[in-house]
Amino acid sequence: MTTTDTADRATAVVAAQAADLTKVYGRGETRVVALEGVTIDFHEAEFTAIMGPSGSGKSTLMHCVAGLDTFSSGSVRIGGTELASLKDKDLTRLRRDRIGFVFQAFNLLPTLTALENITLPLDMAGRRPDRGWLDTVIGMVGLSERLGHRPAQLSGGQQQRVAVARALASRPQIVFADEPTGNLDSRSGAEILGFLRDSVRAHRQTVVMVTHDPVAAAYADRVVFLADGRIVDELRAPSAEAVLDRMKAFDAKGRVS
Ligand SMILES: Nc1ncnc2c1ncn2[C@@H]1O[C@H](COP(=O)(O)OP(=O)(O)OP(=O)(O)O)[C@@H](O)[C@H]1O
Repeated sequence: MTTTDTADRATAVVAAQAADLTKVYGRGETRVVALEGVTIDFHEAEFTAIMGPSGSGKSTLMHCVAGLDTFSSGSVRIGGTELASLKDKDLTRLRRDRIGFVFQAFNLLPTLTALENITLPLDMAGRRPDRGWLDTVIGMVGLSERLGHRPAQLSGGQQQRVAVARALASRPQIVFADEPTGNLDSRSGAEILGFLRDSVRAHRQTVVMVTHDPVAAAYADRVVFLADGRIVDELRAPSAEAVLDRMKAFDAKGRVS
């Protein structure tokens, strides 16, 4: 890490943050501490991958920070807004207006065309799309020729491109991607990861992605590792090999303890 890196991060705008975040499911015998005192900043124009073994709390962290799930204690902010202080209606509005989502299963509406799917969140918000930005996003994901197609008429990779365009269309403060390449072949997956990275590099989008795949994680600017509900490590400018090595080291530790 260089001094410039450190200085850049010190002045970077925080798009979202969790502080001392704890999430407990159930009670008594079924009590599970899914997150235990997680503190993390997601800086503007940074691409973060979250990794960790199954059950380590990746989805829970993402869902809590994205306002999709409640948390037990601590705080979560999107920009300057503390999520715990919001009523349900305001939380729904914040998610719709300030957060973009990309899911493993695409989650497109089958009866709508690609273009209608892309603009749906804006339509629901009663916002008129910024035509120039919409064209930029559609061009970026290479969908110009497919805008009138319905999801069933598109390949998996093309459907996920629609989902990426939908997530970016409102220029959200932050995009959360949950295993976005999990249902794709490696070539389509690489394209989707490339689009997410381009949105960060060229358009200062903030992206947080949960993944099991070291190759996918290597597209990110940093990888955060979770184990048993805690952040245990972080890697900057990761290579797939370095991520894999780190994961192997955790596995080895897990077997010993
Ligand atoms: N709704 C729930 N009720 C009870 N326990 C839950 C619930 N959701 C998750 N958990 C538990 O919380 C812990 C963290 O789960 P989480 O899904 O966040 O892990 P993960 O790292 O995303 O796992 P995976 O990689 O398998 O998706 C696990 O022990 C899980 O069993």
